[in-house]
Amino acid sequence: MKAMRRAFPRDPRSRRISTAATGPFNWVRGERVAPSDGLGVEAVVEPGTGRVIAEVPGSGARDVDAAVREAARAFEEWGEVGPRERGRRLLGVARVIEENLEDIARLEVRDTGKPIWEARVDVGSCADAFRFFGGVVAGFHGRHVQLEGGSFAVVRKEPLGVIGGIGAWNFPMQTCTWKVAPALAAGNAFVYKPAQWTPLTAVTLGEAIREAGIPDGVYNVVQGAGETGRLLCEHPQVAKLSFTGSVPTGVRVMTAGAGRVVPVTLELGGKSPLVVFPDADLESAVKGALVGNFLSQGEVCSNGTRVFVHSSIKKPFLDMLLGAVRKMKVGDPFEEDTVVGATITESHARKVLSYIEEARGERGAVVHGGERVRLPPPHDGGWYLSPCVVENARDEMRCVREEIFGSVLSLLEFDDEEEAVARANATEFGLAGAVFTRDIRRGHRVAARLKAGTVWINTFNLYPTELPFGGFKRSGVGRENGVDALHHFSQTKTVYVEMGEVQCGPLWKD
Ligand SMILES: NC(=O)c1ccc[n+]([C@@H]2O[C@H](COP(=O)([O-])OP(=O)(O)OC[C@H]3O[C@@H](n4cnc5c(N)ncnc54)[C@H](O)[C@@H]3O)[C@@H](O)[C@H]2O)c1
Repeated sequence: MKAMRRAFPRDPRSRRISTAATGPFNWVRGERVAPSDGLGVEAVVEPGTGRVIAEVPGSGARDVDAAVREAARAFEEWGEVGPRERGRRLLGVARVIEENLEDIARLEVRDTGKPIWEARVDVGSCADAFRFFGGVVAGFHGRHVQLEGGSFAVVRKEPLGVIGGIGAWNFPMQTCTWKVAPALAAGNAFVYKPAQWTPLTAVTLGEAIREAGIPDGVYNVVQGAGETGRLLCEHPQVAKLSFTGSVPTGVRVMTAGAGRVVPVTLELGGKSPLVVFPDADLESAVKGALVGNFLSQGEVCSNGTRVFVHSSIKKPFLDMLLGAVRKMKVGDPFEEDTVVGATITESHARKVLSYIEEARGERGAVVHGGERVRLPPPHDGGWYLSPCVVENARDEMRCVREEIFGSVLSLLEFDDEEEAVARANATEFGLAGAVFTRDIRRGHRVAARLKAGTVWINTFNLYPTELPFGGFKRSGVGRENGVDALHHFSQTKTVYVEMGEVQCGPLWKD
């Protein structure tokens, strides 16, 4: 085995990493670098205040090429490290993240506007991902297959090479980690492009990866918007694309992958159903609806924004729901008792409000909340929206059909199970869903019939790293998390070992 460039751990006493919101913001060969042929500059606005906190130059063709080449070089070095040692270093990344959790969480709040308590959970889940994949990778094997006449085959799992990853802005570090941890565990190198609105924590992750003794160049970051993403997708040395974002962009990424015949994983949007039967524990169901709609200002792909409630329990359900929603504090994301933070940008807030305005105009749809909440300076430039409940929603309304990606819960009534399942499935999406019932048979029956990649029974929006996550239908292709993710970041090689004579029939005559 080649000598590693850095011993593990580098210095166990000092593992503080830089969480400054200062550039340079690209990360190549284990250090912060500025792009050389920039594609303009993205102003990064802190959602909580509306102020510009960083100016990040976009990466052009030369920068993307340099990062991919560096990853290709480091891939050879990383490939010399066995799975157990790779796992040990990933466990080191988990520890560095945990040692710096509060600082990273505060950086994530500045980038996203989400409340600090949620950011702590998100960053903790990043450590979980490195710990899970670091722990399981040594047990991730190919297989031996016995054949006729003593011959046999070895089915090997091999890394793909350089992975190109592209992320969304709602869970910036978690989205990055869910791709990078399994990819590195499986022996690949990585070039990641964060969303242009939330560039900060992907670079911080580079610091943690370096600190844990993973060779420089195995993980790289190029900043930029769509054009940088396109360049990464089309780079001839990128062996797989892993994308999180909207359906239209996912189609573009898949098209780029198809052009070069490379595998693609897509984590896309959703419009998930949450079905509450009359025998459900009412309080649990209401809590599920809160968790399934109002975390991260509603900017969550798997949210259960279509809440189907049996008509016999609609009134008590709605009363309890509104009681809880009215108590949710909209405020400074850094205050410990804030429940609802700032929407990511003004333009996104206006889009969310436009759906609510349209719902207000519809006959019978009574809307609670859904207004801009103005906070005093320095938060007066932030776009804070009160959580919204559309009470008498109908399936044909735009707020029920389309992904809003904001805190808008649509309440729909149903009368029987057959109807609920049919209406829950009447969507182009299939990311997630939930059923609330005390009847174990009904719970499993409905879970089996919902066309979605994840179905929760009596809970919502939980994603332990050990469980695969991803979508049916237009919500995506492939899976993140679980051992499944290691398969998606590996390719299979079959080695056939002949133990007898070569069988060639009439081709050979003695
Ligand atoms: N399924 C999941 O796990 C999951 C998680 C989070 C968000 N999402 C989805 O993401 C969407 C919101 O995120 P968004 O607004 O950032 O999505 P988006 O599609 O606008 O952007 C996503 C990323 O793609 C990049 N991009 C844009 N054009 C590109 C191109 N031509 N080639 C390559 N990359 C390109 C962007 O710069 C960004 O980094 C929602 O639909 C949400 O449901 C899904």
